[in-house]
Amino acid sequence: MAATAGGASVLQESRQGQRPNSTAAVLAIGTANPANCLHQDEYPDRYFRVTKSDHLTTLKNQMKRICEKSGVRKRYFHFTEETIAGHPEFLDPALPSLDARLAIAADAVPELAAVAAARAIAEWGRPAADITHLVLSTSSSAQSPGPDLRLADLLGLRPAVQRTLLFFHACFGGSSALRVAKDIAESHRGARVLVAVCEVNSLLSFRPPQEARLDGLVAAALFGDGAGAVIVGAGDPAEPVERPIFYMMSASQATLPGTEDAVSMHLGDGGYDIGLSATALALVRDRIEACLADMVAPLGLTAGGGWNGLFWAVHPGGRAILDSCEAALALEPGKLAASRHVLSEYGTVYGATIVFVLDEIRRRRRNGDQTERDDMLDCEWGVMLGVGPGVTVEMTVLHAAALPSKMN
Ligand SMILES: CC(C)(COP(=O)(O)OP(=O)(O)OC[C@H]1O[C@@H](n2cnc3c(N)ncnc32)[C@H](O)[C@@H]1OP(=O)(O)O)[C@@H](O)C(=O)NCCC(=O)NCCSC(=O)CC(=O)O
Repeated sequence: MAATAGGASVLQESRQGQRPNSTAAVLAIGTANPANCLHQDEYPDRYFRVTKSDHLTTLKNQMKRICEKSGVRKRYFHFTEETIAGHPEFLDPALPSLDARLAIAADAVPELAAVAAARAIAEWGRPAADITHLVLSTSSSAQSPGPDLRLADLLGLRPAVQRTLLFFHACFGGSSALRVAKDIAESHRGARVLVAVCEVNSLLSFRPPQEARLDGLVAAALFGDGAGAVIVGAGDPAEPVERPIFYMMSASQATLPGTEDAVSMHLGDGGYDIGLSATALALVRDRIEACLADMVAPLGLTAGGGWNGLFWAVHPGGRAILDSCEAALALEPGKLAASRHVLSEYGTVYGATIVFVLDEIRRRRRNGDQTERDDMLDCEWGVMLGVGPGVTVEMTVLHAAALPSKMN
């Protein structure tokens, strides 16, 4: 069939009619954690006692040193000592334990995600049935139908909600889900996308300390469980979106070449085996600036004047990762205060962590207390940075919306 000029213009009009004329925005944020909160200064003693490893005194002392340097004050866990006591296979690498771990996570993921999502929906102020799309990211599930179906049911989403499930993106899963949500919101007029990121990987990765795997101690000292939820939508200028918090100006992903072994997660009979190479820190320090410069260049936001004119929502994948970013980008002290606060209060919650950081930045921007506000109020433009296996870097350029008190 030959295309005609008239036909082309009909196609163009139809295409334009389906798309909003504005940029996607974060409209609401919610977070949730399991009830079991453990303080980092007590964690080495507890971990070695529960895993019956108290005799490994050198390893235990190393764990204490790692915990002291971790920048973490407390973390939340889905599992309890009773969970471990009820599953001796979690402590014996020779026994298969994946099915038991996944069976617990099958309920935990949608239920915890639903708590965070319900908080975001309540803040948004519209009925759950107005959600048109659901993007769920998790590394704590391996089943189909996935936890997104159960989550949609728990929240009472419309039966025709369009579901997208991202599995095994680990620490950049939250940033990936937000990037997908931005694309959906900017391609479908009226779309309201619920992003949910839920991780209970402490359950999937819990194992006794091993002398041959010192990176296992780092993982045991760093990660916690939690869920974050964000509602994303784009409105038309004539019909403003609800209450934007951050506009998502651009989103991109890059993978640092040759870094496949730096950070890894393998799901096997014994649950997750997390590989954290000590080279990850040097990779971030040496390569992050060039990577970011490439990503922001198309926006005309060059690094010429330095990076301190922006606010920063960096994934706190460890205190030393934040230190590496701060040094590589010559950031002023305080620029990563929100990321450091989240690391301190929750540990690294894999992909969900970035939602906690966004929430913390929003809180600091709204807070009148100068000591906590840092420079959040002075910077309209910011960067959200996810880092995970690959080494993969997800970057979203944000523009902070006017604070409610400043709006007309
Ligand atoms: C673990 C740390 C808090 C330790 O702090 P410092 O580096 O300042 O202190 P340090 O160098 O003295 O290290 C303390 C002890 O930990 C050991 N150590 C540190 N990193 C190690 C590693 N990767 N493997 C094995 N051992 C390690 C050191 O040898 C040392 O042992 P000794 O005391 O015997 O000398 C920090 O290195 C950190 O924050 N690392 C980040 C970990 C990481 O890779 N994060 C990525 C997460 S992945 C992520 O976020 C994405 C994802 O998973 O998807």
